[in-house]
Amino acid sequence: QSILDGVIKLVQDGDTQFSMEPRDVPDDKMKKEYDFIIVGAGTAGCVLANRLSENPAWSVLVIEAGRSENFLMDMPILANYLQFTETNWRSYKDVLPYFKKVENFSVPEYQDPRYHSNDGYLSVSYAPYKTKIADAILEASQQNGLNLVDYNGPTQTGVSRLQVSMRDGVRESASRGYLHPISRRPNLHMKKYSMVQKILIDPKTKKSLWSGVRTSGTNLQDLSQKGGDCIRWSYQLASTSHAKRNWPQETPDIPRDTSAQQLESRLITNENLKLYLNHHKGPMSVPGGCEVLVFHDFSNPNDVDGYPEIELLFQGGSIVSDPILRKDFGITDKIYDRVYKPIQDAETFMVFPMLLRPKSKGRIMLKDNSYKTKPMIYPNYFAHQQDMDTILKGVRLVLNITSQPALQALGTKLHDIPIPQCSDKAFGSDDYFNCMTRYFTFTIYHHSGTCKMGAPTDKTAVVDPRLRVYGVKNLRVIDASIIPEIPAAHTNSPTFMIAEKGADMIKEDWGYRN
Ligand SMILES: Cc1cc2nc3c(=O)[nH]c(=O)nc-3n(C[C@H](O)[C@H](O)[C@H](O)COP(=O)(O)OP(=O)(O)OC[C@H]3O[C@@H](n4cnc5c(N)ncnc54)[C@H](O)[C@@H]3O)c2cc1C
Repeated sequence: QSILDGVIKLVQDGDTQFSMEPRDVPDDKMKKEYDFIIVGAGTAGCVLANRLSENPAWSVLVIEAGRSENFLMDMPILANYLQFTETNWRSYKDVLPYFKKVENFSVPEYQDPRYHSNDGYLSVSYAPYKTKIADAILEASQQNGLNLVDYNGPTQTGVSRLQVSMRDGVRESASRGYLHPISRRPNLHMKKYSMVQKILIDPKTKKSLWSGVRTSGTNLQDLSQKGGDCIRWSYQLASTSHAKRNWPQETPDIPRDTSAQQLESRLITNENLKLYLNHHKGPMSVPGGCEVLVFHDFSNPNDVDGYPEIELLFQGGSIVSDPILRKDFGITDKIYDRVYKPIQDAETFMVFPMLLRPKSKGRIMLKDNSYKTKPMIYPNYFAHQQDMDTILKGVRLVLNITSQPALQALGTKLHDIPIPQCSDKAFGSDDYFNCMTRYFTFTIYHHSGTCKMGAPTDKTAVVDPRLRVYGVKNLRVIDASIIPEIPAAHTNSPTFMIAEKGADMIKEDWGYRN
């Protein structure tokens, strides 16, 4: 099959997906009042829309600033590209049941019902492809003393392939997982391309139900809530880290190059595109090219139940394999030509050491009270020396892993042209890596903690443990912003959990029993 066949199939798939998405409610069908208004159909909003509309007696409106998903978002390899589109913008036993409630887990070797379930809306699986370099990295990590683990199971520290939210080689977003199956529920209304400008609060009663939500859509002015909770999304910020997951061998009927030196560092090729478009398989089903991760606790390296400080994210291919990655990392042509061009014909892979429990905290501030003004974001990376020390240990761990026989057998060597800003330091020294860290750091968007959950005595807390905004009635924040301390993990999965638990809290508080 040709690329053209694949493109036609992709468009057809996209059309099918589009038809499964909840339609916008026509203006004349809009109600004057809703029991629940959900602002934002992101990860948390989709879960809440599904769970609250389970009660047919409740009316639910979702207002989303963005547009519909499109078929290009299905392709796992393009995950990094979405940020350049408009799209981007220890309470363990209580939360474990909600993590399980989210997932339909199909990683064959870790089917442990204590930690995983198959009943949830969100498919979690391996990507249907892995490169040879992934095998070598897994082996080298174990040669370096790390255990192979299910990092979403009993033990987080160790090495693993990535577990990803994906079904049959197609990305599964919150909307795909939670909204498509219930898109015809009559009590669930959706409005896209509508931006909530303000939540109006009665100054006397402090209730958000007095006037409700005002949006940029002309027909939504002064929409009111009857007596339900209003759930608000808010901007989030805190620190860095990222997550992705695991994969099995490709299905045997798909042809692939078996040459030992072919490391498939060029993921986006015509052949791979054909394979993905026609079969949803091959290297382009690898999410963002990320294949293997390591979670490591430097303080207790031998503790199987360690609390990791660093994550290493191994990516097949590198800055030279894909022109978008240069843009991703803000690398200028001048630096590219000097540092990376010399290896553009080599087989390469890349590793990100990621700080999981940063001591440095950023802040976000509003410039004014217009919803149109972008907020001021101060990341404040590496304000705390300990964060820099941890990254340096992470770099050393990468070098130890790459010096193991499994990777040495492939001739692995560190690319040793220094970046110009740090060329006065001895290449490979602590000074060099510290310097490079300051110049070559980026976020992977795990912002959280701006509407922190906390006790009434905590002056920095915005919501109480039932996610109600302090000082305001009928207003909850249920999303990644309520996370009080960034977890030693990626944030999407905890956000699903928060939304599932938040939905149950609302149901309990409003006397609904399923
Ligand atoms: C590029 C990128 C890659 C990422 N990759 C990963 C990953 O691989 N793994 C992982 O675990 N996490 C990842 N994350 C983080 C993860 O996406 C977030 O933690 C998660 O989406 C947070 O969910 P949320 O519901 O709090 O917010 P969001 O999912 O951001 O949802 C907020 C929604 O509200 C809408 N909205 C905002 N303001 C308004 C308004 N005024 N009116 C109406 N609608 C509004 C937005 O359009 C959006 O749809 C990534 C994030 C980014 C940006």
